[in-house]
Amino acid sequence: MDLIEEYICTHSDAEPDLLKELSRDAHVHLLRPRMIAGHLQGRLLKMFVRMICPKHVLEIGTYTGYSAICLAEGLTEEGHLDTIEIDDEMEEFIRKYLNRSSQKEKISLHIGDALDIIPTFEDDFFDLVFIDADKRKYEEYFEAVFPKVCTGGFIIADNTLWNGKVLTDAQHADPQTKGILAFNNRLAKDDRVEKVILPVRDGLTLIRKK
Ligand SMILES: C[S@@+](CC[C@H](N)C(=O)[O-])C[C@H]1O[C@@H](n2cnc3c(N)ncnc32)[C@H](O)[C@@H]1O
Repeated sequence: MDLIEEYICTHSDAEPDLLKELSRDAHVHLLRPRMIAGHLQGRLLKMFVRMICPKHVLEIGTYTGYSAICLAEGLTEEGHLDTIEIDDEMEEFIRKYLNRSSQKEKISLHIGDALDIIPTFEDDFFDLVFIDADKRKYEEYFEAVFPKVCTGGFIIADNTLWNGKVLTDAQHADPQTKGILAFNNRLAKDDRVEKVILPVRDGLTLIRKK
């Protein structure tokens, strides 16, 4: 962690103990623990939920459940989060922490491909969607989820600066960078939505459906 991030974290809400434990467990036992949202982004996701007051939130890409717990922390008693993870080998890890979380009643975990599961939700259902799955498929997730988001609802897309690789010439980019570039370029021209990229961590795009 660099010094400014350390300063931000020590002057923001603390990371809850369960999430610290989850993160340590992931760093010891999982292959890609860097995918976890972490302290700063986790607190930010909770704050976005507090600000938007959504009833129905969808997360695409659960991984360990870290960000799901953060999103659910911001919900009111009526609020609910559906989170989708394609990797069934993560289910045991996710449930271990969801079951210990005070948020567990507010979270439904779906194991499967988000592109199969999203069409099963009603149109105009979600007030907030967090996209954080396969970078090659961001355009597909966005188009699949768009009719499921109510007018005035929000979509937050993670990793949209992709470690600075968005500045790479598209011809020489790897498939994940190409996916992010295509998503960012398409979104920039999409007048169905308002959008702004925040340079937080790996880039977070905030999108509002007009
Ligand atoms: C970056 S991680 C998610 C991190 C998590 N949101 C957090 O911040 O703690 C991306 C996850 O998306 C999952 N994933 C990839 N493609 C998917 C798909 N089509 N549907 C659902 N999940 C998918 C991966 O298996 C991986 O666990």
